Amino acid sequence: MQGRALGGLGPVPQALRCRAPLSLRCPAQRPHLGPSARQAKNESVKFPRAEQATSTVPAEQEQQHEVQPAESNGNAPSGVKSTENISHGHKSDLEVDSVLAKELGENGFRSTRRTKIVATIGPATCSEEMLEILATSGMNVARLNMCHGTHDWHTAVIERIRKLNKLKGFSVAIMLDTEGSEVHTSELEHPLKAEVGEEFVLTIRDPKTVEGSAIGVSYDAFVDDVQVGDLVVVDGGMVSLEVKQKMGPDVKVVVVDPGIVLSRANLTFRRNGGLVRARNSMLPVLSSKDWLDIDFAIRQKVDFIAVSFVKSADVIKNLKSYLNSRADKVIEVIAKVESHDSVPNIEEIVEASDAVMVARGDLGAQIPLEDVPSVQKEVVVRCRQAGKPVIVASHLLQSMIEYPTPTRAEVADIADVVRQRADALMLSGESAAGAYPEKAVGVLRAVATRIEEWCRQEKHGQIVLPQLTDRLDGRVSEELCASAAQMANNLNARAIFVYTRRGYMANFLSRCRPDCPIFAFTDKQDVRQRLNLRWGVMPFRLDFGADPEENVDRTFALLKRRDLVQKGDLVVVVSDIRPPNEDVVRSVQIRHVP
Ligand SMILES: Nc1ncnc2c1ncn2[C@@H]1O[C@H](COP(=O)(O)OP(=O)(O)OP(=O)(O)O)[C@@H](O)[C@H]1O
Ligand SMILES: CC(=O)C(=O)O
Ligand SMILES: [K+]
Ligand SMILES: [Mg+2]
Repeated sequence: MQGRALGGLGPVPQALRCRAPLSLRCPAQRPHLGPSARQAKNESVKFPRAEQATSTVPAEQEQQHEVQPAESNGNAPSGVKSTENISHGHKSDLEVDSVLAKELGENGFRSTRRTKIVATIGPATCSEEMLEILATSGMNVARLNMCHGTHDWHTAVIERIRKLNKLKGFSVAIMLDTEGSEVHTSELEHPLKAEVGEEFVLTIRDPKTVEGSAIGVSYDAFVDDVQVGDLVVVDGGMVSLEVKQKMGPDVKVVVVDPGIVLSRANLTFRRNGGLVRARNSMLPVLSSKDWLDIDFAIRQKVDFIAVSFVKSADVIKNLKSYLNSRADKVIEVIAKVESHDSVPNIEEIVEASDAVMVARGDLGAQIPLEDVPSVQKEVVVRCRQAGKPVIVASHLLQSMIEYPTPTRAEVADIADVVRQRADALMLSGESAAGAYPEKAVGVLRAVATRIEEWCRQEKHGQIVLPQLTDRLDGRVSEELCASAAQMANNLNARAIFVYTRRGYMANFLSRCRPDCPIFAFTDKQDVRQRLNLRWGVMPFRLDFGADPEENVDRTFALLKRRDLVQKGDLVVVVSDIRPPNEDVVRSVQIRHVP
């Protein structure tokens, strides 16, 4: 790299991606973002005795509906023991996330946060200490971006998260995000300051062998794709360069919008105001490097793989069938909507995926910025209708990469996502490389909790949920969950309890976005981690006994001992656990905690 290095910024001056006019910031007033001290009112309705609606479905149907071949092979650890939970002296079979237990204790049931938090782990947060701080602040899912770091680096982070889960009682899930075949700059030793009028050479050769200020480009055909007069847009607009001259493997450019070029910065090409979609748009969604990373994800038994730059459903189907044949546990596939080509195919992408992420960073570089909010809204609504978790990502708290307090516009943006009732909010640079990762998670938590409360009061964010399937067993589950959620709302229940082995019923309940939290009891730690991405679901691990009634009574006793429920609390109980050698019995009951 022969470009002019920026002095004094250190190797990862991520903060410089933020283009907020630094001198205009007013750091003085911080909005009230502390946890709501308000305790939820215990307004449980008196309901004389357990009333029960049951439905019996033959076991084969149940299997057909919920079968997940990959899961049956194991990696269903009996669950890691959380010292927090067994330290009460009763080495119990119930495991509660210690963060959730704390949030429940502080805020009460009703005011517990429903919107989940995904945090990208990077240099600022990869230590054991910082990971614990993030988990304690409310991180539900840790994201590892394969654009950066080696497999050894990611392995070390995964081990630290597993250790935390095991020793401290968290259930932080792990998401691996593929690099994708994006065009990006080479690794730079130092960030480059690009001033207006300055000339650089973009090259597909080793930049060290090129005279002048040269930056490597990852994609060989880029020299064919661009024409003189095109704009090369760095990281969605952090810097813009105009193509002056093509010289074999090199392209001479001049800076038209100044800024900082970071290592492995994303590049897009524009001509006459539009995106250049030449050979670069033919790049495969999953490169050979991505497949190696996917094999790594399988070995590491991560919970989610997020696929970057998805264009259509094909790549998702292909990856899912690969995972089904290779992985010995369920790994859910998250489609990232960030490519120009994904926009017309959103319906089929949602249908094929287990979950979706609106990756606004790259999306905003590929489609006009003013179109991003409507695409976000469309993806969120479609996912909610389809019962698939949806994550809204990027720039939620971009200014907090540098500053300890968010802009008011950022708070309004988070509020908008929460009002749309997306499942999760995601931090990127703010947690990976920012100066205030813990504070950023705290802002997400505080804004989400407050806006959710407002949504419940004002009945915001309600949408019509279409029928998901024509199959009887699926319909039964859907109807049961919809009725349970409705009953819980009408009766002002304190919580919905759901007993679920594979998480399907918890997912159906989450889709209904009920007013009260959904306590999901599952006997598998990996199901518990996957449920941690779902809106409103508080996942617990519980060893199931043969008798469903006994399971409920035991849960009440165990939760009462932890002060998580109180005598008299009204709870709607949903169950679809199949006793050994019997048909599955699905039921909804209205219960008072004895
Ligand atoms: N593992 C890591 N090692 C070093 N830096 C990292 C790592 N992960 C993230 N970062 C830093 O955080 C910044 C922003 O985070 P992130 O990786 O989420 O980028 P992004 O552009 O939002 O994602 P994507 O590359 O998927 O579009 C990166 O540009 C990088 O500087
Ligand atoms: C998260 C991500 O990939 C993006 O916003 O581009
Ligand atoms: K990525
Ligand atoms: Mg991206």
